[in-house]
Amino acid sequence: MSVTLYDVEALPGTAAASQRARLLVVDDQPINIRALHEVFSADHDVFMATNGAQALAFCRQTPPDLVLLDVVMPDMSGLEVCRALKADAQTESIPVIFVTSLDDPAEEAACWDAGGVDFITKPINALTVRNRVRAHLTLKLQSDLLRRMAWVDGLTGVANRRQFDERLEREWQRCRRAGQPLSASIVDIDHFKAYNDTYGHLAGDDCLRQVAAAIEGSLARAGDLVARTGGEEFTCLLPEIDLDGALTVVENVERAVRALGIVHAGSELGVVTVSIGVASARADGESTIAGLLTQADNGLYRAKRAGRARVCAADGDADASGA
Ligand SMILES: Nc1nc2c(ncn2[C@@H]2O[C@H](COP(=O)(O)OP(=O)(O)OP(=O)(O)O)[C@@H](O)[C@H]2O)c(=O)[nH]1
Repeated sequence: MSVTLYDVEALPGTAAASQRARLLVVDDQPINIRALHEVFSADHDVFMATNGAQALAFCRQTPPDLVLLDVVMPDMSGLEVCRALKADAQTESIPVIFVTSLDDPAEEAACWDAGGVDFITKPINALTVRNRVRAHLTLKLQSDLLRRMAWVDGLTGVANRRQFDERLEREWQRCRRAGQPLSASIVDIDHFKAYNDTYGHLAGDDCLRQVAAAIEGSLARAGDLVARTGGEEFTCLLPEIDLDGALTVVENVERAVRALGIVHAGSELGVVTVSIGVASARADGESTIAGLLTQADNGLYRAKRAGRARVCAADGDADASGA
């Protein structure tokens, strides 16, 4: 294999495969990149960067599973790159193994301090490097799995309440700083107890999965979030959108669920439907997160009282009937 390109890109012969890990090798010397590529290209997708700025841009855009990072580089040292990765929430969990030719205890200490998980000396020993990388990749994949289990609802695959609470707080602060509204809506499946009683719990679970996917598919913006916040209840976060905009979005959600056409003999329309409460607030000192959710809940209560399969805001002047 010959390495002729030294920008950030997949090296030849490293076709993507989901089981393969993505390794980023950062070194200003092509010969060192080539040596590591030869060790890993059979088992992993190897990407390369020849300076710190390239490496950071790559990690932010498409985070690799592990970074092999040269310590001494012109412009930005490996230590600076590692500190920048660890300071950014998007990239902090990417393990960094330092690769260096220096044999200096002070430098080794600096690598640990910067946040590296391991330290390899040049010239590299292929067996040692392969085994160290394998050990760190195993840990990384396990921690990814645990993180996913902690943040995602196991049944439907959408965000769980923990993720919702964390995002709500973050979006509330972000919208406050930007002087933008934050909208929330609570989506509740109608007569779901009757659905379970008639069709069984497994069918109920399948219905929940389909409804979750329909809600998710109706939210178009990157910052939107849907979370399963109760047994048959989902909450949507719609940042930087006012009540009118939020009503339009959740009316689409209501229609999308109805259009699934999941037969439900015990429902008014003969198919599974949802009732939705929606509210919007500005984090301007008077409003609170709890107040926003209470308003959305009041809207949901109104939608149920008004006959279900519809969207209601809390204040009563925005009521979009779907039935
Ligand atoms: N299959 C399944 N059912 C669930 C799950 N979580 C909650 N439920 C059921 O969801 C039902 C919710 O029923 P209720 O709160 O009485 O509400 P409802 O029957 O939907 O009535 P309305 O909301 O007034 O339209 C209960 O029967 C729960 O057992 C789940 O994970 N899977």
